[in-house]
Amino acid sequence: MQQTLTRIDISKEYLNFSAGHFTLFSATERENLHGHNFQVRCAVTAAVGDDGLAFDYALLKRVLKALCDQLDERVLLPQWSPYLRIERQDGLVFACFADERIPFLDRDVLLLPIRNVTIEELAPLLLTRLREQAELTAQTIRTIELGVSSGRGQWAFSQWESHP
Ligand SMILES: Nc1nc2c(c(=O)[nH]1)N=C([C@H](O)[C@H](O)COP(=O)(O)OP(=O)(O)OP(=O)(O)O)CN2
Repeated sequence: MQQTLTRIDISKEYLNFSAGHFTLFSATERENLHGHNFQVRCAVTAAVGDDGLAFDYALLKRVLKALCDQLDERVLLPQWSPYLRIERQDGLVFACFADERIPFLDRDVLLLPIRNVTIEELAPLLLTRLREQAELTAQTIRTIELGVSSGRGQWAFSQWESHP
């Protein structure tokens, strides 16, 4: 029997992270280093129990906030870019791009398992990390849609659906 699913949409102002990055457009073109207040939102569909509760969405907010905090106040660098190589030397991290060797202090950098620091790479990364949270997987969640925005009016969304 097809169960009714209800969508719970979490879009809290505090689900954000301030980070530096530069988008890589080719092997020779990139943006200058700059930052955004990236915003995160997440909607899930779940079955509602006989008690009128799908699950305590405070759990989802807690996990999303922790994911944002992991990226907050760092310069984000992609580990899997075809155009960028990462080198470490004497406590520094070098982003090697074309003929540039851009130095950062280790404490200021966060390497991410993505190909480019774009919203379309950040959204699936955060969705994957969200799904790794055991406390959430135990819930009756059927679909997840996670969005990342680099500014007003520009979002990327990544989706997941459970296959019973
Ligand atoms: N497909 C993508 N294209 C671009 C991305 C991206 O993540 N995915 N990101 C960038 C840059 O990071 C750029 O800084 C994005 O910000 P921007 O468009 O400048 O944001 P604004 O809010 O300033 O936009 P306005 O239209 O100027 O208000 C570029 N491309």
